[in-house]
Amino acid sequence: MTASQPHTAPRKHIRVGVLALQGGFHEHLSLLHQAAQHLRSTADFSFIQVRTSDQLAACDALIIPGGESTTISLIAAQTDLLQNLRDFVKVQKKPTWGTCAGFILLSQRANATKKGGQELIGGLDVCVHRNHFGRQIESFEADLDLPFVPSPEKGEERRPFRGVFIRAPVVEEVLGGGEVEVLATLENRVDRMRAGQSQAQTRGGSGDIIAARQGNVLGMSFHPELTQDARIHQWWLSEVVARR
Ligand SMILES: NC(=O)CC[C@H](N)C(=O)O
Repeated sequence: MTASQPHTAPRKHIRVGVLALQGGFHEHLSLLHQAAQHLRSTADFSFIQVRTSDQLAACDALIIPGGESTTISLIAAQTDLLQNLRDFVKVQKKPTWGTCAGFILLSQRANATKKGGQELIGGLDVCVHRNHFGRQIESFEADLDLPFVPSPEKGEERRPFRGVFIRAPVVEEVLGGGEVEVLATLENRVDRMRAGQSQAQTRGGSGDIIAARQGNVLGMSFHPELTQDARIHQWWLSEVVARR
């Protein structure tokens, strides 16, 4: 290159996989496409469903959706996929985000598992309670004020994020040497904050950890994929771009 030629950094191509063994993978893919529209100036993205180790190996980052963590790990353990997922997260340290069941799978330990325990991927030094709020009937939605949701465009009001909690886990214990970053607790509930309600009146203790991160690994108790709101996907994708 001569001095007169302008130097432009090569454009980044980022392939993001969504683990598609069970659960809300279609919903995640649709929000990823929506989020990528806002990030067109930063990188080119492609999104794929991941069912095999070869597909996983082609990814720069991965989402593990909500669904049923026991089923997802049982299917992954039928092949070398489970081992390769552990390698992807903990050895290659590629960005991986788990929602609900995905959060459970990314935890180092889980309580209240089915009889005989359950295989996990790990990566987040936390112990989660698998069904903290109780059964399906005790599922709930709450408006959350999440610090990582991108700030609104100029002139727009900051909107809360609708948290959908379905048989949701929470972090019961943070393990290890302090590398886990707590990103949100139920303190971040807008309705409770507005109404000044006591814990007894709203579900869950306000200290319950519902979002945590450790380096490349991110977990959330609720389901952003079950909303039409792509703001968290947009934030996570921009973090993935920044890490490459
Ligand atoms: N909605 C969900 O992803 C529920 C997760 C469920 N508690 C499990 O163990 O997998």
